Amino acid sequence: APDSEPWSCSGGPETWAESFPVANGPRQSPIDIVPTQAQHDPSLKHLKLKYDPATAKGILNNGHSFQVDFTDDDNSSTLAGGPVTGIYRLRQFHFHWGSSDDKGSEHTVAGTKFPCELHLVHWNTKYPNFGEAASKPDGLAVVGVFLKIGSANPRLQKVLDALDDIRSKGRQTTFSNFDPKTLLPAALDFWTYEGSLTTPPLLESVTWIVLKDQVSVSPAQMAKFRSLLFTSEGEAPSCMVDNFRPPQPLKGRKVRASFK
Ligand SMILES: CN(C)c1nnc([C@H](N)S(N)(=O)=O)s1
Ligand SMILES: [Zn+2]
Repeated sequence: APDSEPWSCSGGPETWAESFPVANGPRQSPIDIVPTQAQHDPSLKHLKLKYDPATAKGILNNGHSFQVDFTDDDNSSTLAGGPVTGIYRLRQFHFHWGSSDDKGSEHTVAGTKFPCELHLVHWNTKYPNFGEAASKPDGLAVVGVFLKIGSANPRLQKVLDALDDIRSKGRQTTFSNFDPKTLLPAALDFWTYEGSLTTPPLLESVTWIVLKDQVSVSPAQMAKFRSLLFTSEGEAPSCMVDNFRPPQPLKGRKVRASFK
């Protein structure tokens, strides 16, 4: 993304190291996933996702993406199994996308960029709350799903229809009775590695679980994502696009695959 992109007051990804030195740390995300270099790990368990639609709370334009927030005061919506130990609670999901269909995802697969990437953010219930968990090396688990251009995805429509009400930064509205499992592909095969948040504060507390299979999004649906604004009402409007961090150095990390 061009540095001029007003991702936030601190500018684009190239400027983040000034305020967040961890930007150059040993386990930064995203990364380029090279399938031929990922090691199949038969000890990896199946991903266990249990989401209660009643935990969906609201949808917010946070100025660098939009997020759907969930109530996380009990274990109604959780992730377990896969590469993690214990139970992680769903906190929110959000997306990253490009100004054109040839870019937008944060993770790439052997250099291939996808037009959009979904992130479902969970926190480890061995810690008292999200904020505490976010500062621990095993505190967070984020499931990443690639979207590829194809037929319109009906599962996305409820989310996209809500965007009209949150066009500008800071806008939010209620968003209830939604099961994020409907956004996932049929097969939950995944790659996993130890990484970080991809936006400041870039905390190195994320176990990444990136699904191999993609879900579809149509060009018209992508246009809906791109109709959001980085800017608040009353400011000169700037389209919310290219809100992805590029791949970061692997620095010796191993990427494991749950599948052969
Ligand atoms: C505080 N939370 C939930 C998050 N902070 N940064 C997030 C990034 N958008 S990502 N891509 O999930 O690391 S998510
Ligand atoms: Zn994200």
